[in-house]
Amino acid sequence: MSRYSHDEQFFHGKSESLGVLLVNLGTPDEPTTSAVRRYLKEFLSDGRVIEIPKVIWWCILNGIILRRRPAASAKLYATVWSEDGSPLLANGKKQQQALQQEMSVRFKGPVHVKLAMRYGNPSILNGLRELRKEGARRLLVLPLYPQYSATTTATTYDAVSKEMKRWRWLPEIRFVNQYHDNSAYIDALAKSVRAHWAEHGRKEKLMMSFHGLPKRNLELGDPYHCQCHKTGRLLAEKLGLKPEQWLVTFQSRFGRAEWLKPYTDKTLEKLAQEGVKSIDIVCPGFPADCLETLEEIAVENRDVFIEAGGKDYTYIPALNHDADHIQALADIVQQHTQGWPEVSPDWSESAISAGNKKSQELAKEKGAKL
Ligand SMILES: C=CC1=C(C)c2cc3[nH]c(cc4nc(cc5[nH]c(cc1n2)c(C)c5CCC(=O)O)C(CCC(=O)O)=C4C)c(C)c3C=C
Ligand SMILES: [Fe+2]
Ligand SMILES: [Fe+2]
Repeated sequence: MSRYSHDEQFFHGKSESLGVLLVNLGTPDEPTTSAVRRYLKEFLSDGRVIEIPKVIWWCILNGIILRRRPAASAKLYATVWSEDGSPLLANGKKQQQALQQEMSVRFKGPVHVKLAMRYGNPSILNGLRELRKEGARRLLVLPLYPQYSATTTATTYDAVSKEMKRWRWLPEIRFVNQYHDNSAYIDALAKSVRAHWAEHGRKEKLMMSFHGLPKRNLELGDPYHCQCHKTGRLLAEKLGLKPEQWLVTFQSRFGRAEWLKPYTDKTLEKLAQEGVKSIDIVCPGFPADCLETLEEIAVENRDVFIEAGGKDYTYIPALNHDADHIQALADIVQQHTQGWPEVSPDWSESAISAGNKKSQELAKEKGAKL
């Protein structure tokens, strides 16, 4: 005999809701050698990230990388660590809260937004189980990578599917694949660059630096490189830049193989040597500031440029929880949840702008930076 009445059996006592799972890469729990080792071990054991034969990689990872890198990386993490913890996580939490508020205004039905990390905490497993508890019968997974790569987006799918294998009653599920040319996202980027110029003045060049990838991944068909270039071109067009005023480069190399070129650090060195004195640098592939932007770009690469003869170098922060960024993410959620009846948004233009206005008023009332 069933423990539940029929209604409870269907809905476990909850009304149906829309679940939105934001997923970013992950970060150590603390800026210590042991926490960084734990994080790197999980991250770098992922076959989507390192595509060399398992046995060979196991020896390199455990014999070399996990002996040396955790201590060096922990020192770097310590330089960017905030009161709220790792910047990637702290910024992610603010994005999640702001998007929750925005979605509650835009959608008719109940909606729950959670943040998860592909590696480390808060885990995808917990995020999915919390959403299930909230009655999310429809689920949208939004990996926070504007440009698709198997190393980031596809492994998010893998992790969600792995957890779903253990569920009896699957929700309806959709994944956002990429949003590299989404107009609201490009607009938000352009607005943040213009705001930066208005405050700090404009430099000779705008460098758009994206996280790198092994060149082999491009040759094997990963669209990441092309999507980075398209984001760059659209941003440059929106800003009205001439070809000589902007460029796309790739940062954060890992290992000895050739990665996507031109490399950010080598290009900065070359530009300075060629007589470029001032540069703005923005990282449109990073929706949230993290170690790779706050340390590598804002600190390390500044030294590279200045030591090579450059004079003026400014990093333009990631969009983080800027109001326009949250609006762009909400637009993406709306586009990908079309046709889901219980949570169907009101699609009329006027309703959307009324929703935007209402959420801005709400934010003002709460004094939030929305
Ligand atoms: C923006 C998308 C990212 C892609 C693509 C990506 C590919 C990729 N990364 C590594 C190795 C490392 N990345 C590290 C940090 C890191 N990477 C991304 C994003 C992408 N990576 C972010 C947001 C971060 C920052 C995390 C944080 O805690 O702030 C690191 C760890 C840092 C360190 O020890 O130096 C490594 C290692 C590979 C090998 C790869 C593709 C093959
Ligand atoms: Fe990375
Ligand atoms: Fe390409």
